[in-house]
Amino acid sequence: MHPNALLEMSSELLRAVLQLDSPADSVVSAFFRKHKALGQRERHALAETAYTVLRQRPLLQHLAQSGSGPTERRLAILGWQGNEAFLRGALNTQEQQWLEQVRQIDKTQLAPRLRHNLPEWLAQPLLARLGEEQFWALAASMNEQAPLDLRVNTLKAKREEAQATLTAAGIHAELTPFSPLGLRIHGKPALNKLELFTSGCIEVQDEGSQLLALMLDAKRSEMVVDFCAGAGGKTLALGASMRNTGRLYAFDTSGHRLASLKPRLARSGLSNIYPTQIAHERDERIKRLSGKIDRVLVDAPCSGLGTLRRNPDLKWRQSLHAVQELQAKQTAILASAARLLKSGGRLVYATCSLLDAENEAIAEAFSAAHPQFKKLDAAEVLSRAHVADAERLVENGYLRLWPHQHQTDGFFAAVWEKQ
Ligand SMILES: C[S@@+](CC[C@H](N)C(=O)[O-])C[C@H]1O[C@@H](n2cnc3c(N)ncnc32)[C@H](O)[C@@H]1O
Repeated sequence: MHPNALLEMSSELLRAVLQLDSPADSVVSAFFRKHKALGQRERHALAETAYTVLRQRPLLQHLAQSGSGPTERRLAILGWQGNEAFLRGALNTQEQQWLEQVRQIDKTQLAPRLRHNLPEWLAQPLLARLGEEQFWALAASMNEQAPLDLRVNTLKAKREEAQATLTAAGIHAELTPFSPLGLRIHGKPALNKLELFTSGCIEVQDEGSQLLALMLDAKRSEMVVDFCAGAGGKTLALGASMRNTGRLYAFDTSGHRLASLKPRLARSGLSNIYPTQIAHERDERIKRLSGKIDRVLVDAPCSGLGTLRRNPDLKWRQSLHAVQELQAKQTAILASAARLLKSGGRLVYATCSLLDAENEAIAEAFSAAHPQFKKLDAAEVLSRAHVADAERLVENGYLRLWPHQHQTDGFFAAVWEKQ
């Protein structure tokens, strides 16, 4: 394709993504379905350029003011993630000069909001919590690409065997530092045609998500509920931890999300999982199971702000008001889910949010309102689950993962035992 035609396509994709009315990954997928002839490298350049502009939107919009021509074209030039020579081939003389001038600007002298690239309502609580140094490290880490983590399905393979099979296929994978089940790949090799993947020996799952599932410590022959199972990332990990015995209910209000669990379930070899769509957290089916369950995971609906490396659009699509609405939902779901537990049962509340409002605040309020639930120390729970360096992952007895410290998405988890 002619360089200018690709740059024009990049502007078109940016125009759609920057509407921010639906998730960027679905806008990008829909764009590629419409433009089937695009090659692998072209897709990569278009997607990464769109993601770079989303990550650095305030900075790039500020810098784009000085240029001429359509705004999206200027943003695509500034955020371009394809071949540099290719970009040069697309630019006219005036644009080339402008790009040179912009590249000369010392970005370290710009206003803070143009350097952290976060909305103020999000930057403020993070800065207050973390202090200057950690805050800037976090902001930088969230503009990086996340590595690709895999969880080895221990029903079918051992971690070192899976690593060796990947090496034989030319894919370098390291052992994840904390999860005993994880492998980490840098870059984005296609995995879905590998036999290792199609036979269910590996699943794509961030190391942080693996740790959340490990914290439930689901055992053989138990009755377990994954209350907000979604597409079942954690369900599959829990089913394997139960060695394909007992009963694992995968609840979710979204039938569409539960439907995506089906092919993953088929690959995994698990037959102890019961996907069940519920109307809401007080559904009759839940009432019938009250007091009968050994372990409950609440992977609550949340702002997703811990996943900004993968979903940078969320910082522009979320708001303080949305977070407040989520808090009410999280509180209600956690209270309902807790009713399922037998005495001696374990409850885990988790989110992929960075905000205290969706994490500690919800957990503390739950503890205060439910004295029969005793908080367990997350470091002890993690150590017992063979997680290395567990102390490094815990603040005030809660699991607290940060992209800049742990190279995982941002996660929170609280654990209780019902007395
Ligand atoms: C963070 S996602 C779950 C991700 C999933 N556990 C995984 O590992 O892939 C939260 C899920 O909660 C579901 N949800 C929202 N409201 C709910 C409710 N009242 N009861 C149960 N699930 C709910 C959403 O449909 C969404 O799938």
